[in-house]
Amino acid sequence: MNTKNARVLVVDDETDVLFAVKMLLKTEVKEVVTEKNPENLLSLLSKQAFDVIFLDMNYKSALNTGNEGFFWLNKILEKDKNATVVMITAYGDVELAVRALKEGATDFIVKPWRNEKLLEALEKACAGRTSGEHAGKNASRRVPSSEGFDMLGQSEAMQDVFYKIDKIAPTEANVLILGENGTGKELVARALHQKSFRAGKPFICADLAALSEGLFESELFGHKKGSFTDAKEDRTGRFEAANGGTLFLDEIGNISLPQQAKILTALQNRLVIPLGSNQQIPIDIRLVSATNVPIYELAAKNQFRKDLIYRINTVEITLPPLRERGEDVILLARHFAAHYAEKNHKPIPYMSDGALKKLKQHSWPGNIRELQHAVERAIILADGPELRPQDFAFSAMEHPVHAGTHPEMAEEGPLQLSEVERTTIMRVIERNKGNISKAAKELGITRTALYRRLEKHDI
Ligand SMILES: Nc1ncnc2c1ncn2[C@@H]1O[C@H](COP(=O)(O)OP(=O)(O)OP(=O)(O)O)[C@@H](O)[C@H]1O
Repeated sequence: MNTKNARVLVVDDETDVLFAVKMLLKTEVKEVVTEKNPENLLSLLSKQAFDVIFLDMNYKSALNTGNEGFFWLNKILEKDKNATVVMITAYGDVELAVRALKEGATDFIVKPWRNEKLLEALEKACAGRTSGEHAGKNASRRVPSSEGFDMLGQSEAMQDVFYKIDKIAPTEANVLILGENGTGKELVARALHQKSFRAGKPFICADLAALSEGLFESELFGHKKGSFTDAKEDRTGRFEAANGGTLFLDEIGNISLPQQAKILTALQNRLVIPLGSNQQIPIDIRLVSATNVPIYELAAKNQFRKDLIYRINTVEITLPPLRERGEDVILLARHFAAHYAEKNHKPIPYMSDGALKKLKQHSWPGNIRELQHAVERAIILADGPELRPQDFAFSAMEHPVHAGTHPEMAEEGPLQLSEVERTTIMRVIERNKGNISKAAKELGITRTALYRRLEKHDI
């Protein structure tokens, strides 16, 4: 189904999280309902049908076992075995999340998330509903986040990438994937796994940029019950969960020097020791890492350990930005146009010469992800069977911001003061991942003042 028509329910006991999701999804879906208390879930479901339910795995109150998510997942599926449930977890506990998938969840996302990841999960959940692959304990489950190695590219630069993937995948070499945001690094990591001898084993992804300092070790190496205040039960870390398979460390360039040291030790010793435990757990993983930061420049400034680079970059694959892929822009645009036309029950559109020219001239700072969204928007908004230049409006958020120029002002002329205030507030909240306290601090106002302004602007 089309995401725009989706009715979404989000259940989480953190008000800030609910607020952030509501703000993000407000313009993306037909309706978004948030609920703080899972006890109200069943009565909500009796009153209204939801296409996708985002369900938190851990609640501070309620049963307090750390497994409340399963309880509520089962309740939802008892009520509607076709419900589409995406689990959310603060720890991103892989073991629990995998169990949730087996028990009928459609997907899981890790808190804190990057907004585009949440939107991708939503889109995949909606796509699953279109194709009839609904949740249900006995249904044969597709795990959306592991699907879709559908990498296109005819440019010389991409032919080179495909050649490297084919050569490297069946080896045990650790691979470092370099490239700007949205160039397909995760897709390459999945392709390397799918074409490797480890394909039948787990592919585990850890978005290192999303991990706070406090969660880093427990997330990667696991912890024993009681090893810190919130450790209510033993947890398996991602290194161990990936045993036998591939571990994908995304955004590796964003971690601190002490964190780099911890990863290096695990890789050198080929074992991990969960927090609060003395037990050494041997690990057998193929490591694929990715970053969009100039990691060698960081190493030159002693901000990234050279010995870690040597460990992770047995082979490197550099993904070219979309603006350097020539006619691939058109190839990809046509591919996405066909995909989104089908998804939105529209005929596959024809692209006017003007539209093609506009697509080729744009610099695509958000790369393929930006193109994908631009085409989806164009398909939804276009009036007839043809996509015209005016159907492609490139989002101001995706334009690089040049010092001293406010993008809206440069492009749209004078603005109302209140509009500027509203946009600024939304951006700062988004930048702080919905954390109101941090956003208020960055804006230089109190939380109460920020809440007042949110109300004023109806955000
Ligand atoms: N060559 C390609 N052909 C088709 N789709 C692609 C291609 N490359 C990327 N995509 C799509 O573009 C989106 C972004 O890709 P992906 O998440 O792999 O990028 P990334 O470089 O890992 O991004 P980030 O740095 O933000 O994590 C995904 O929806 C992916 O399926």
